[in-house]
Amino acid sequence: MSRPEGTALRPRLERALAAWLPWQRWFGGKGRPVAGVEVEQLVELVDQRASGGPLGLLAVVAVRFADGGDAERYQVPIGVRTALPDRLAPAVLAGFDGCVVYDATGDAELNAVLLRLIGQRAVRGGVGFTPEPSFAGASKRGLVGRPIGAEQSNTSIVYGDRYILKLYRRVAAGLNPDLEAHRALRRARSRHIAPLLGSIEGEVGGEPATFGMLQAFAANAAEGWAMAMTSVRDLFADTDAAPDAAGADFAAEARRLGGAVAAVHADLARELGTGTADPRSVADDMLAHLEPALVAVPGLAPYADRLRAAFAGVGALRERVPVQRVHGDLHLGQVLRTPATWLLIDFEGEPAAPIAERTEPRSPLRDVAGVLRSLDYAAQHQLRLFHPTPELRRRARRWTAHNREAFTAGYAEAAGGDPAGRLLTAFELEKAVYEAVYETRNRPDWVDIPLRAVRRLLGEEDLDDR
Ligand SMILES: Nc1ncnc2c1ncn2[C@@H]1O[C@H](COP(=O)(O)OP(=O)(O)O)[C@@H](O)[C@H]1O
Ligand SMILES: O=P(O)(O)O[C@H]1O[C@H](CO)[C@@H](O[C@H]2O[C@H](CO)[C@@H](O)[C@H](O)[C@H]2O)[C@H](O)[C@H]1O
Repeated sequence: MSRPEGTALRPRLERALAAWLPWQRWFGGKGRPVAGVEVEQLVELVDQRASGGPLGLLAVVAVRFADGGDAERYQVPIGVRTALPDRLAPAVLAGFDGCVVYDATGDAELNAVLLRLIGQRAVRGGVGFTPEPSFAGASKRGLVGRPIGAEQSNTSIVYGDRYILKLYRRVAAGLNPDLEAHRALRRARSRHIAPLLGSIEGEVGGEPATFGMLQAFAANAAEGWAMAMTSVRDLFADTDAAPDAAGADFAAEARRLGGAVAAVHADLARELGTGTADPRSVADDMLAHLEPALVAVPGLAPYADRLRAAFAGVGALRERVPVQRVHGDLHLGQVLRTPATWLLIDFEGEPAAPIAERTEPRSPLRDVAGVLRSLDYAAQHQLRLFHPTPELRRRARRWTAHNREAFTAGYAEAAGGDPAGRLLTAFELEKAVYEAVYETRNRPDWVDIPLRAVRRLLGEEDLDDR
């Protein structure tokens, strides 16, 4: 079999990637015309072709954009085979020289190699695979690695019901905030993260960078989003029930979740430090994010002046704002309820923000606002799935208020201070503006949910709610 790698592979791979990348869910440059793709690294991980298996490579590719803005780097595990099993057909990137080249994250054989390399503390072409002590001796025999969920910012591979390996798709110089936060929370012996078991680290642009993180898989866990959605659904279906009497009342869980978020904040503060920020700089930050959002989302235009005023109002607060490392993109899809406790996952921050910005100390109220927004999302999304009658709209509002109260009470109980007031409302507004941009780019038919929230948070009556 001929070798398609090296000088022959790169230009063809680059052309194929330029066409393929923009269609991937995790591609952050959506809407920006791609000017070119350069394969910066092509590391050989394994060559099993002698036994009829695949060649496994790890590519780091730089994407340049026609708008002249910053290039972005992505990680793409690559497989090369002479004959491709049918199940891998959707991952094909290119075919030449009698070989098929494909995105390897769906290839169980190559996924098994990644786990093995971590267990072996291997180094391949400058990429280091490092186990934590608790993983090094564990048996990995017979574990098949399958990617989960297409709708993610990265690609996570689950091995049996034991491990989950998250491959960061967008890679940048510096320690990934997710790995950094997990290391800090492990030092703090937090009960609210999945145990950290290993990492994959290399270099981009001559600086250290994180490619992957291995954790224990919480097999018997329910996602907060699914639990909340079920609770609202039950309340809508049982027209006689009050929010706390419906089949799946979520309030007790919302309260425990509040406690878990406060405990994680306390641990992050202890491990990574605290400070205070001038309220004017908090306001400037909100205003700086607002302007590009107004350009990206035409539906925000009617609220532009009131949003500017609400954010500027934060600058007038008398007290300095306590800041620390936070989760950064907390919502109900980022929390898992195990039989024992709530776990927080994905400390990477907002996928669209530059890495340096994501690790900046922020007010923990941003995370509180993230969960509050998510409670609203659960009720509003469930409304879209039912026929939204005035009665259901009333029920949606009651469900949200009831669970907001429970979550904030749980947070206050553990943190020793009630999260409320103008700053929290401003963070909710900031999050809703972020969501309006996110939905416009990724799920345009959802954009109404954050736009309605902006209206409500600005004190305007929702026309449908009368
Ligand atoms: N330790 C874990 N145990 C069980 N499921 C997990 C674990 N970590 C993540 N997941 C699942 O994988 C999904 C993707 O994880 P996440 O870290 O949010 O990745 P992404 O950055 O791609 O959004 C989550 O929505 C969750 O359902
Ligand atoms: O989980 P990610 O880090 O990829 O976060 C992004 O995608 C989320 C959607 O999957 C998005 O969350 C928004 O929708 C959720 C329901 O699907 C809702 O629970 C959240 O409150 C809402 O913000 C998130 O904003 C985005 O960064």
